[in-house]
Amino acid sequence: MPTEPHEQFHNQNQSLERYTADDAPLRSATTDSGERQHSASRSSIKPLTVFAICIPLGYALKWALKDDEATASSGANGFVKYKLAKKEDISSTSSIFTLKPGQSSKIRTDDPATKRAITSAQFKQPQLQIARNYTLLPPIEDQDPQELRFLIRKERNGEVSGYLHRLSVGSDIEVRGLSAEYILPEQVNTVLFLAGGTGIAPAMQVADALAGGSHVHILWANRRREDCRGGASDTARPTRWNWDFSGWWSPFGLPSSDIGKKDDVWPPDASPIVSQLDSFKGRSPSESSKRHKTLVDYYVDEEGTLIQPNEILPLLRSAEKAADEHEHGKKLMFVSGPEGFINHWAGPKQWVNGREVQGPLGGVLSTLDLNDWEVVKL
Ligand SMILES: Cc1cc2nc3c(=O)[nH]c(=O)nc-3n(C[C@H](O)[C@H](O)[C@H](O)COP(=O)(O)OP(=O)(O)OC[C@H]3O[C@@H](n4cnc5c(N)ncnc54)[C@H](O)[C@@H]3O)c2cc1C
Repeated sequence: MPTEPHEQFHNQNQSLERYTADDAPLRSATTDSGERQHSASRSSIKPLTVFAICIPLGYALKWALKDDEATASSGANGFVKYKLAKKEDISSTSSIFTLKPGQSSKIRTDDPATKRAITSAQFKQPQLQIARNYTLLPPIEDQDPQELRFLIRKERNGEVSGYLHRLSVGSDIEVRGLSAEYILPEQVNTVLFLAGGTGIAPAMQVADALAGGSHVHILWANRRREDCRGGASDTARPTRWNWDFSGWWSPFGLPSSDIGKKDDVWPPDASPIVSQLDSFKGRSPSESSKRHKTLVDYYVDEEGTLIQPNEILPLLRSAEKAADEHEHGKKLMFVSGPEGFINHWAGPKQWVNGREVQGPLGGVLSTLDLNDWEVVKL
């Protein structure tokens, strides 16, 4: 359930945390009146108690505050018109939205500053004058470089996601950005990414930036198989709970009795998200980093498979081994997804002076011996 008031913003400097009572990403959005420059809700980040992440995040903040430069071609309030070119249903609740610029000004995706950044754009709901962030999906092969793609879940009674899902192909959409949520350090040794639901979008950006050059292991948890159809795990088979699952608390924030029904059906073909994840695995590692691999494991609530706390330490140790022992660089663990998911694994983010910050490391990860791994909540 939401911990912050749900309301639209009409005055400046008002940051809201939003969430859902549903199975959707409980992720925060910073919104404004449409006049104020964007303030990236996840760009002002203080060091975790245990793991300092000041430097890359300092860059992220600095970069985010240069919003004008990053969106040099945007309109006066930063929003520019795009057209909904394609809407591809991934599941009963999520779709990939493909946007094309509707006028000469457009969002820059070729800015060198975004090369190693996890980026999102803000979408405006024009009747209510509210906006929400959505994470850019990395480009697929043959994608028109002017196009933007997003994986957007339709929240139950969600104002902006509901509005977007009601739009027909060809409709105008006002978009602003891009904003950096996090900038990857120059040297990354290995990454473990815990993603819940649409939290897979930042994981895909990380994999796109690092695949072939660093070891990347993604654990992707979904409530329903339809959201990750065709996805087969690369490492150990996830543990299956074999007792009555109803009433079990799910890290998505709701009792699992509320999740998908067993009779849900999904086509056997792989979802485009799964296909794109597979494509990262095909990236040939460089000569100097032959052992780097991209691995993805799938966990599905309705199948009774959950990421287990006791899996994490062995995974960290095997990720450390898989990466080149002689190579320097950071060991990064990302946690991205619904609020309940982030809280469960890494503890809640916090609000300080109207900005969302990392907050101390809590949750399951705070009980583990993480050595020199840095934890980043997205
Ligand atoms: C940096 C960032 C990146 C993000 N990337 C993505 C992404 O790639 N894909 C994606 O799908 N989402 C993403 N999100 C989440 C997204 O920004 C929106 O928050 C999400 O779509 C919900 O917005 P909404 O306007 O549809 O829902 P809202 O209208 O904000 O409602 C959210 C939920 O709260 C419930 N609710 C509303 N009012 C109340 C109330 N008074 N009491 C109780 N419940 C209430 C609604 O029923 C709904 O389920 C991201 C968020 C951030 C911060």
